[in-house]
Amino acid sequence: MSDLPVVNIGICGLGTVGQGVWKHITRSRAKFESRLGAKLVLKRASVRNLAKKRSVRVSKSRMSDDPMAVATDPSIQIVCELIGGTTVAKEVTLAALKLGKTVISANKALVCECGPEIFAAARENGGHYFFEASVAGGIPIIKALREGLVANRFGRIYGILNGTCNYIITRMEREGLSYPVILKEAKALGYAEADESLDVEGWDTAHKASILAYLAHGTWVPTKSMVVEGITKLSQADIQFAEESGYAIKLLAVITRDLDSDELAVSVAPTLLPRTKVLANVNEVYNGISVAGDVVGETVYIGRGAGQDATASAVISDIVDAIALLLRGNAPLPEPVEHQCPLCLPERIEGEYYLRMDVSDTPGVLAKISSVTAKYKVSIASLQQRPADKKDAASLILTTHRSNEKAIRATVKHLSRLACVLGEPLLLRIASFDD
Ligand SMILES: NC(=O)C1=CN([C@@H]2O[C@H](COP(=O)(O)OP(=O)(O)OC[C@H]3O[C@@H](n4cnc5c(N)ncnc54)[C@H](OP(=O)(O)O)[C@@H]3O)[C@@H](O)[C@H]2O)C=CC1
Ligand SMILES: N[C@@H](CCO)C(=O)O
Repeated sequence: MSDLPVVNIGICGLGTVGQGVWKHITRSRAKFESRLGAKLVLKRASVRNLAKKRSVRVSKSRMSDDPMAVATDPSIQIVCELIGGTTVAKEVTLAALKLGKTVISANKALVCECGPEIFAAARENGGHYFFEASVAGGIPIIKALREGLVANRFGRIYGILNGTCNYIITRMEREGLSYPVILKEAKALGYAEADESLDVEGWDTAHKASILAYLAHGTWVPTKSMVVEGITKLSQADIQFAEESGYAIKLLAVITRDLDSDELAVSVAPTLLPRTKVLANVNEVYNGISVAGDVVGETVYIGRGAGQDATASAVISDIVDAIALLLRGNAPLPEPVEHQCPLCLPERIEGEYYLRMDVSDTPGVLAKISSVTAKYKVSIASLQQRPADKKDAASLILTTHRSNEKAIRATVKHLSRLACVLGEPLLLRIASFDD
């Protein structure tokens, strides 16, 4: 064994994910070494606070509070960027890539915002950039799109891509708790981002959707060209309606490409999904992705979307691929073919909608509301009135026939200005995915 080539790995960021990677490589080193024919050395790790207690044992001599020193250490061939964010993480990534190293990342915000620059730095300097853990935690969806499904064009990809939000919604459904209470737990379990608003406001899902859209279609879709909404306004009233009506509420990313016109649309929003769909039954921290290919048909992927071990599994799979490549001379890998699909403006995205609002419980209110929906040509499919928490008020739930974002947003804006509407109406999407 001592004659094996040595591959030195540096871990920048020894938090939730970094410690998972350290733990599992340490535990299963012999398996990886015999599979790869190389000796894996966890050479150095960096953190922000050297005094913080860690769940893995790392000797002092291997620890640093300078991620750049780890990333540029000449003895290290593979750098794992597990810091997060788009500042220090970007500097460290580019510095390592410019030295021809391979960088492995779980950082979806960075890939989404700086992907082209980072990929170019890898290409131009003979290294590689791997990011399997950046989308859907432990599910190997990037490999599936890049390799297993390469024969296909993708009309629709939709998925639950944020473990924190799915965990929160599931617990709201099962235990009737409110979202801030459950968010605390999700943080303690290591699911949430350092800035948790990225999770609950939908931005983390949008970053992941952008990466999937690029891998599937070769087009970078910036988050400003998407509809992005989070889960912070969901209440028990919405969950109850969904349950009674045969739906589950999921924060869904939907990536649609019209295979005739080529137009690409991406949205992220809490959505009523029929219980008959597999993804409606994907709960807790699990993620699920449905990929419809024109050759294969629909394929569905389910697995833990966040947390130390699931994410470490994806990072280690990249490390193993990177070592196998290194040992074979680090040849370049095929990249997605760049293709600029025209982007569908967010306001043109079509669908059916759910609107919930509290109104004063007085005569003529329904007429006022229906005059607004009529003005914007939004056709009501169903209407329910339920008791509201407030005195002399009722809670109205409307569902609509097919409309579009522009019309429904104008409707919501107008409704919220009516004196009889108490507070901002809540808007959800309704998906059938039967077409
Ligand atoms: N947690 C999860 O389930 C998943 C996370 N990811 C992604 O993985 C990455 C890491 O996430 P996670 O492990 O949860 O994050 P943590 O906050 O747990 O860990 C971040 C690590 O980076 C260090 N660090 C943070 N800022 C700096 C800085 N400015 N300079 C030097 N070191 C710094 C921290 O040091 P210290 O420990 O001293 O504070 C810590 O060791 C992120 O990109 C995240 O989006 C992806 C999939 C799942
Ligand atoms: N905060 C993210 C981590 C995994 O990317 C989530 O909850 O899905």
